[in-house]
Amino acid sequence: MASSSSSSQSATKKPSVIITIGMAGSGKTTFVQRINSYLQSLDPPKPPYIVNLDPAVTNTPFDSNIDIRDTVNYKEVMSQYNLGPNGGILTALNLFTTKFDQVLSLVEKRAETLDHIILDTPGQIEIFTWSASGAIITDAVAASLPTVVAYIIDTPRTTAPATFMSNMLYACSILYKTKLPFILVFNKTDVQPHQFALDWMQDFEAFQAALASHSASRDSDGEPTYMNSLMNSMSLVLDEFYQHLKAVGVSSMTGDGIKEFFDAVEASREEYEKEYLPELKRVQEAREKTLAAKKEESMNRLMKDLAVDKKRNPAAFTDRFASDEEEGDDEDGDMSDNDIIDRNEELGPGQREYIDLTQMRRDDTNDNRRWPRPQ
Ligand SMILES: Nc1nc2c(ncn2[C@@H]2O[C@H](COP(=O)(O)OP(=O)(O)OP(=O)(O)O)[C@@H](O)[C@H]2O)c(=O)[nH]1
Repeated sequence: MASSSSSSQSATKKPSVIITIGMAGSGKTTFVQRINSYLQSLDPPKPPYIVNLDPAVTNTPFDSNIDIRDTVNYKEVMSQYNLGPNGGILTALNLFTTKFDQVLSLVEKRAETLDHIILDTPGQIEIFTWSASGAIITDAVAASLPTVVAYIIDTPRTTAPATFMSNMLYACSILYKTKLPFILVFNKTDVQPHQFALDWMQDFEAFQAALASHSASRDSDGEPTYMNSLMNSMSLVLDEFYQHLKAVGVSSMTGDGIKEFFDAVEASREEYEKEYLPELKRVQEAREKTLAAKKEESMNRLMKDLAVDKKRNPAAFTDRFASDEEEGDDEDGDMSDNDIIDRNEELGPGQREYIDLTQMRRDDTNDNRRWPRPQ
């Protein structure tokens, strides 16, 4: 009992990471600003650490601690790589991801003084959710800190059953991709209360009734349309998915529901520790075992090849070892420990290229960075 409470105490020291994801215009940026001001207004204030991952955003109503725009200029990427806006944003995110270890170490340095870290993702949702860099960033933060996905939904634009279903299917795909605790955030409740969505999620018959009352639900013969039947079946499938979700209604405009959102974050943190972390450890251990087995297999194959080589051409083989010994290598012919170097360790901490905005403001004139060009 005592050990479990002490372990949960040490776990609570770690800040929670909130990854905000949502369709363009759903209100992600306004939501981040709202949760930021809520945390700042607490007594004592608990300012979050904000990481902006949207290279194309022009203005953010909050000060980010780390901003992708300080590291990479997506317009420059567009012209250098001859890309359109979406390609430019995606490539900018890919380039930034190559330095994400530095972001993590900056975050980890501050971790003990923080309660929340917020990641604001690009406006085009698929750039984050369906890219390798989005997965790398998500996995990297989730491996070291309790992480939750906040999926922002534009409630007034989700009142039609078909739109609601599409949005839920998208949320479902992200949940199964990230496997992280997931909060559905029904935003803009000042315009449209989210009760209808909760009703549909709790009772699929209510959703099917809404679907049936929708004008385009029957064809000219009075039969349910193909889409209607499909959505009816999907609502049964999604019923299982809803069990794994928390849903809150908020208004990023008025601040309504923000406290409930943080209650859901707290509950998700427990879920992360109980369910996600053990699974993550299991996957990591399995991966390490596979790697070790592969390494051993390669080593065995190499030793076999060497043995065959020695048999075929003993003179060359002996000479090679003899000259190695003359040069003073290990008696058994092993490579010296210093043959392979870790370049990162060669860099002193002060030589790191990354700029932490908490210590330094953005400098637009700094264009010394050189990104690799395609061949
Ligand atoms: N009424 C109301 N409007 C909101 C709310 N949240 C956001 N908005 C408005 O919705 C619009 C889009 O908000 P943003 O925060 O820019 O949305 P976003 O998802 O970051 O947009 P992208 O950067 O394009 O992805 C803006 O006009 C906001 O003022 C809300 O809770 N209530």
